[in-house]
Amino acid sequence: MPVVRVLSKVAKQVLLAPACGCQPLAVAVRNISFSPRQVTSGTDASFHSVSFSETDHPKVLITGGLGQLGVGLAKLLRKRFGKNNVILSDIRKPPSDVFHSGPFIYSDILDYKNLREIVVNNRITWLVHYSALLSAVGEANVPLARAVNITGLHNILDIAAEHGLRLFVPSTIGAFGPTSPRNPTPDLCVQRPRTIYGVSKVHAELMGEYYHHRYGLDFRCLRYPGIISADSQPGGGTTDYAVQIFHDAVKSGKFECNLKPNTQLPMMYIDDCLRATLEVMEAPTETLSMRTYNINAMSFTPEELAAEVQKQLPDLQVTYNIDHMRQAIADSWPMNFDDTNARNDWGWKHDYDLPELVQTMFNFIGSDSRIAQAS
Ligand SMILES: NC(=O)c1ccc[n+]([C@@H]2O[C@H](COP(=O)([O-])OP(=O)(O)OC[C@H]3O[C@@H](n4cnc5c(N)ncnc54)[C@H](O)[C@@H]3O)[C@@H](O)[C@H]2O)c1
Ligand SMILES: C[C@@H](O)[C@H](N)C(=O)O
Repeated sequence: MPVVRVLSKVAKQVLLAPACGCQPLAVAVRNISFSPRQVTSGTDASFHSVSFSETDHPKVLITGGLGQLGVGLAKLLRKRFGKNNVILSDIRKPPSDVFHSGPFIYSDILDYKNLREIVVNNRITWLVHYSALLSAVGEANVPLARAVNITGLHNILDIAAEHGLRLFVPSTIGAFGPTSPRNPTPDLCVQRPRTIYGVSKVHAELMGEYYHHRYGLDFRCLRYPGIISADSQPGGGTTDYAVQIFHDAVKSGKFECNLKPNTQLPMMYIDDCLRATLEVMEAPTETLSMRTYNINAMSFTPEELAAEVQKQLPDLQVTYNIDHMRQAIADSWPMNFDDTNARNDWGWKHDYDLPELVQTMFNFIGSDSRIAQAS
């Protein structure tokens, strides 16, 4: 039978089959050995599925690893899987402590061949795709955000599918928009975001789920709230104020907030976020009734956060100087996140509410500033 007819027969079987029916396509097409980049219209790609023995001891690549979240995730995964089994990558030069703490490699996600070489040479089995331009910097440079967040994602999806990787791509509260229900926001509802960041993240969710159903890609996605961390800086988002307040409070006793005092957004301490990421990556496939989950911890407004911070630093002065672009974004995002499905399916549970978050941030930042003063 001619190759094209074999492929279209297999494609029909897959379209008619449920999600788990992707295996025949993977097996049939793998024998003809196409790669995703060789796909022409009317044909299909060669996608492998990951074997369980590989996922027992994953070899992990983290893209965009020098941002707010990547270094912390590498630390957590290295503790679990061994230092040399987790490779951090980015297009920026790593600080010396990061460079000396485990494998680091240059990788531009817009360079497909370079990505493929890294995956092949290092026998990567898990890919955590953190590279992105966040909401505020994305609006400031839409062409770059479109390239990194959409074209880059296409490279990642193809590499992951071609090499049978388990792929994690974070999404965000920013994947919702003004027409979504905001209080609370469920997993499945209208998603019409008004930022290039949000549009690119909805695209990532849909493409990942499509590759899962169509080709059997082991795609896993969590919609993170705004993440708060003490030892890494946010990369230009709408929720950045909730990190900055701690540093300014300790340094100067003054904080100028760029969102209105009553702007309520879902937030999470970084340790909860990174643990959730590891937990969903390790969750047995059969526990995942979906491939994209909301995860939640707390929701607060700037004035509620300021009041909690003032319990530790009563002299803190907070003023408001609204950034209208960020305010418009925040006003279109969820106020409360419904993460019932994550809790029911794979046992998600957050550890940090607002009081623990504030105490932990001060423990970190306080000890850092004491170290800085001593040296
Ligand atoms: N931090 C949050 O509050 C938050 C919330 C929701 C979702 N997320 C998602 O989590 C992921 C990580 O977030 P983050 O806060 O660490 O982001 P960040 O902005 O701090 O870091 C992103 C990294 O991507 C890198 N990058 C940019 N262009 C690249 C390219 N062409 N190739 C490779 N790397 C490139 C940057 O150098 C940077 O180090 C992102 O996908 C983000 O959308 C973050
Ligand atoms: C919420 C999240 O995606 C990011 N911190 C931003 O504000 O853009």
